Amino acid sequence: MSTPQLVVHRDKELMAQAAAARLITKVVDAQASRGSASVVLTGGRNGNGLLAALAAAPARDAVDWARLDVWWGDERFLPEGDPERNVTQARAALLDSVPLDPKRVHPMPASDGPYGGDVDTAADAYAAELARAAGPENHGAVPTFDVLMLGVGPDTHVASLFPELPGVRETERTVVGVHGAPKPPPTRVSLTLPAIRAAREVWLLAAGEDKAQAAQIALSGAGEIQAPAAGAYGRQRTLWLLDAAAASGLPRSLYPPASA
Ligand SMILES: O=C1O[C@H](COP(=O)(O)O)[C@@H](O)[C@H](O)[C@H]1O
Repeated sequence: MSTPQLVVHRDKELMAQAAAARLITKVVDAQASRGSASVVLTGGRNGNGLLAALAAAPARDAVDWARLDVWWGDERFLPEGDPERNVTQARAALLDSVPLDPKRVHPMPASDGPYGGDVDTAADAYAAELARAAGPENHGAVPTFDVLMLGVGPDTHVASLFPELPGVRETERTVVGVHGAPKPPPTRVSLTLPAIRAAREVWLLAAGEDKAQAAQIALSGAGEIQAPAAGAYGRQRTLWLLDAAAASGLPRSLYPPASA
C-alpha cells in the first residue's frame, strides 16, 4: 500500500491540464521502458475534463497511441452509444481524435451486447478479458496497469463502488456487476478494490466544492467500506489530484504549500 500524496491546483481547469500533462509523461516513460503502456479511464466530470485537456495538449503527439492499452474502471450498464456511457463520453472527449489500435481499447460491455441485460455475466466477461491480458509477470488476474484514474464521487464512491454496497466488500473477484447504485443508472459494472490495487499508480481526481467533504472523509482515516476512495491505492504510488475547492476541508499539512 502506498501512502496518498496530494497535489492541489488553483482550479479545476488547471487541475485537468496538469493531470493531462502528467499522464502524457507517464505514458511516454512507460512506453520507453516497457514498450507499451496501459491506462484505466474513469468516467465523471473530472475524468472527462482530463481527457478533454489531453486532447487539447500539443504534447499529446509525444504518445505512441498505437502502443497504449485502454481499460475502464467502471461503466454505466446501458445500450451501446448511450450518451451516459463512460466509453461514449471518453470517445467524444479524446479517443476518437487519436490513432489508437482498436484491438487495444477495452470498453466494458453494454446492456444490448452479447450478454444482454445480464450485468453479472457481463462483469465476468470483462474479468476474463483482463485475465487474458495479464502476463506471467503480473501479480494476479489483471494486468499491472501503469496508471489507473478514479473520479471521486461526492459520497466517496470510486469507479462504481459505493459506500456499504456489496461491490466494495468484494475481495476475490476483479470485476463485479453493481445493482441498485444510488447514483443513476442503478446498474453498473465495476473493477473491485483488489483489481484497482494492482495498478502501479492510482490517481484520484477531485475538483469542486461538492468533493470537499468526500476528500476530507477519505483522507482522514475512514474505512473503505464506508468510504471506498479510502481503499483505492496503487502498488507504487497513490496520488490525489485536487483543486483548491475540493481541498478546502483538508489540513494544509497534508500538501506542500507551493502546490496551491
Ligand atoms: O458515475 C460515476 O461517477 C464517478 C464520479 O463522477 P463525478 O462526475 O462526480 O466526478 C466516476 O468516477 C465514475 O466513473 C462514474 O461512473
